[in-house]
Amino acid sequence: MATIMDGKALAAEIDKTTTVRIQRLADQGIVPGLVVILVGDDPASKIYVRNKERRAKKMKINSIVRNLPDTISEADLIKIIQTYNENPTIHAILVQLPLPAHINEFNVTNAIAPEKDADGFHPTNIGKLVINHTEKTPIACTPQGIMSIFNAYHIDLDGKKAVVVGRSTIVGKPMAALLVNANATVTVAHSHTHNLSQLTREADILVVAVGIAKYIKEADVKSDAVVIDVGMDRDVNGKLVGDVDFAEVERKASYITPVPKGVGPMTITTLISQTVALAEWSSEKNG
Ligand SMILES: NC(=O)C1=CN([C@@H]2O[C@H](COP(=O)(O)OP(=O)(O)OC[C@H]3O[C@@H](n4cnc5c(N)ncnc54)[C@H](OP(=O)(O)O)[C@@H]3O)[C@@H](O)[C@H]2O)C=CC1
Ligand SMILES: Nc1nc(=O)c2c([nH]1)NC[C@@H]1CN(c3ccc(C(=O)N[C@@H](CCC(=O)O)C(=O)O)cc3)C=[N+]21
Repeated sequence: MATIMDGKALAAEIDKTTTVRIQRLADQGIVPGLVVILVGDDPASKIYVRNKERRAKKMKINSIVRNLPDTISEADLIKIIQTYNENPTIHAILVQLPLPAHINEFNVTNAIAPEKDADGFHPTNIGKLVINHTEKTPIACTPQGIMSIFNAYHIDLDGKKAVVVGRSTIVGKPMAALLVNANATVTVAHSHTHNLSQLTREADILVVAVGIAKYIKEADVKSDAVVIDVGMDRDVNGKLVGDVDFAEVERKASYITPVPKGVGPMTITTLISQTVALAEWSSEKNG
């Protein structure tokens, strides 16, 4: 049976360190400010917003949620982002994805000041990640949180075969870049991939972010693989489950993340620690 990697416990550990950093900023009169912009009502975004509000309050971050109707125009959304770019009490801006179809995601992420980019989705920050020049650079929170899981459980990535299923800007692509930077040999699969199962069965490290409940089965996984489940899906009974069939795959993997209490809490911890980092970098720059 696989070791279950406890994202919730690890998140609580990291939050302790972040709390010390928040106190240090408070001593200088700085409260890290995060604004979360939610357009419409995507269900996975709602879970995320609810949980991060709870954690931000507990950790004494100034967190603001801006709910906007899904009829808002791209130009108006960008104007709102610009007001936060100019607001010195806000250190981090996050626009929940996906956005309604009439709004172009690139134009929106491009409008966020790179030094206030909570998610690390601005093209400048993604470019730095790909170039592996990541000092003082925000990085996508979910993949970065997964790297913290690998680190905490001493998972060796060097020279390992990693397969990332999914190529989104928020998970798959930055995950692949981080794994390449960590010297893994990386394959990225998506909906056009042929013989997916054959590919995933070769993976020492398997990261799944497709958004289909229990999509990856025991037969799709190599014995003793390390399996990371990013999915936030609902099963037929409406229960929160991942993209991996946990009950099956747990029997074959060496390590596995559960859903809930795996990757999800680590995304939030990473967001909060990155918000604090953005506030720290800004205070260093402003002396
Ligand atoms: N735990 C957390 O912190 C987070 C969880 N999530 C969850 O993770 C999941 C994925 O999210 P996200 O990356 O945003 O999703 P997207 O819908 O943006 O991307 C899904 C990816 O999966 C690929 N895909 C779809 N069907 C298949 C298939 N049958 N075989 C292989 N690949 C397939 C798509 O391919 P193509 O590109 O060809 O369309 C796409 O690249 C969701 O459940 C989401 O809620 C997301 C972010 C954070
Ligand atoms: N710009 C942007 N950045 C994101 O990072 C982003 C996004 N948009 N849009 C939506 C997805 C989804 N996402 C989640 C993060 C944590 C949980 C989470 O806290 N999960 C708990 C759920 C616990 C529960 O409440 O049941 C867990 O897995 O234990 C869920 C979902 C981030 N996303």
